[in-house]
Amino acid sequence: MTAPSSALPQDADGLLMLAAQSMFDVFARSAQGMMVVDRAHRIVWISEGYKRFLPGLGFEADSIIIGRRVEDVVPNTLMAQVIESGRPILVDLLSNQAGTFLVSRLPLRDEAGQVIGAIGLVLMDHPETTMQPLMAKFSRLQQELEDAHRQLAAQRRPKHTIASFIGTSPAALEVKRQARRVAQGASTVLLLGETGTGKELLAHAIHAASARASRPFVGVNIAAVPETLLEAEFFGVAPGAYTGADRKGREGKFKLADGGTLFLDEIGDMPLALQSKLLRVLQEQELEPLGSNQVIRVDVRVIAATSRDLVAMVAAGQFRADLYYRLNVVPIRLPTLRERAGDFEALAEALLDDIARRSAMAHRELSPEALALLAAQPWPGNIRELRNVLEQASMMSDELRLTPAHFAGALPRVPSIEQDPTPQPLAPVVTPSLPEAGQPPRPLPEQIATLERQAISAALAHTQGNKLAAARLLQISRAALYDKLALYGLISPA
Ligand SMILES: Nc1ncnc2c1ncn2[C@@H]1O[C@H](COP(=O)(O)OP(=O)(O)OP(=O)(O)O)[C@@H](O)[C@H]1O
Repeated sequence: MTAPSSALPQDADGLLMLAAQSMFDVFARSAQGMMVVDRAHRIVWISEGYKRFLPGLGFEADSIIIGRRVEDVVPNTLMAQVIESGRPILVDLLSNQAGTFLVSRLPLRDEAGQVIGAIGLVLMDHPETTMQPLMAKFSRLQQELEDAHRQLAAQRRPKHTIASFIGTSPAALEVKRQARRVAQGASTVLLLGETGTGKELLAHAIHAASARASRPFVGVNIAAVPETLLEAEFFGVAPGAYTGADRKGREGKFKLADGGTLFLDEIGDMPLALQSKLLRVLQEQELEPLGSNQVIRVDVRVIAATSRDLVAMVAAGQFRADLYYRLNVVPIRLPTLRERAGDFEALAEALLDDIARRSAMAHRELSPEALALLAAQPWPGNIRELRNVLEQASMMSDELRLTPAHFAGALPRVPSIEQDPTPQPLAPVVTPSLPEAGQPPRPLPEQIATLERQAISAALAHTQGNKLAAARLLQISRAALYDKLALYGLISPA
């Protein structure tokens, strides 16, 4: 016999109310936990089952959480999002100090359809045991995401700050004062100085001290990029402009540095034709990628650097005067190592420290005689050359205290120190270092490399760091000179 129809509500609304009520009861009983929050995110009710999660959330099991905002009780909850958007989150994983839970969140609406709160359900606790494959994937992805965040943060962290520019000599202090001042502004900066004097380090430091520090720092060594590729390197290539590998198009360095700083190293080596295009970008902050007729706006601060005499180049018609004036808004001249005698010991100490840290070798120190010998060198390659010599000597010996003898192979020409303890200033003459009496000759490739390095140092000293002129003197191509400078650690690789 069927139940008398008068026992059931006749109207659909009543039926729905009953369905909602019984569903609520079913969920409240079968879910691991359940809570209801109001429009203002305040907890209105929790099920008996939910109470066992309270200790894990940092509350006594019987503490009063009713009336508190859900985000103050359940870290990482998305109930607020459900209330604000009115959209349910049917299945989600919630992780906090109490563990990981499979949860569901549904908005609650009044008769007019207005959101008046939300229901949160803990469908499953410890899903790591019951849903092992899915959870393993979830935690792997979470781990990968955290690693990617960490790597990105490390990449964005400035490589050098103004404090990493070692030196307290008046010349070094003046450089740091100027760098701090220009970091506050937005104007183009021109760093002038011989090779290896720290121009790139200072460019990084200015960027790190500027309001753009969290945005990219992009560097281009103009002299190291073949002339034919420079335009694409700077301005990028529109998709379809070329066939082959570049078919998809490529972003230029200006675009990559958008919002940040673009460091143009060796600006004196920029071909004249490209100089006018660069000037336009600097003036308009607009550019056109190769093969495109669309103008792209960029917001880039340019720091340019050169070891060449730009004024003389302007006079010789090799550098555009208008570009020179545009770049020369704030010039900073970096002193040579010879002009910073007072900083020599601190620099050598800092470089030995850095070498030990990077190579995981024990920290070396210099004997007073070795320090005196090194301080008397001409150092045409400046601090980079000093670093290179210290690195070579550290690698060639296990001793922790480096004496003049340890530098015999690394310096241009070291007289027999034992017989003549007063170190003499050494001219960068091109003389292969001969073996000491009774010693077997060093292998030929090693001797050739020493000779080549000395010849390049001497040519650079002769041309005051002008690499193009040095390449001409040595009768090798500019690219070959750059390869050798990188090989011998006289210049940082592009
Ligand atoms: N004041 C300094 N304190 C500590 N290290 C320095 C300093 N100046 C330069 N160095 C180090 O010397 C090396 C050469 O510096 P950097 O590359 O900045 O020189 P550069 O002037 O840009 O050279 P180039 O003109 O050849 O590109 C780097 O290893 C850098 O960290």
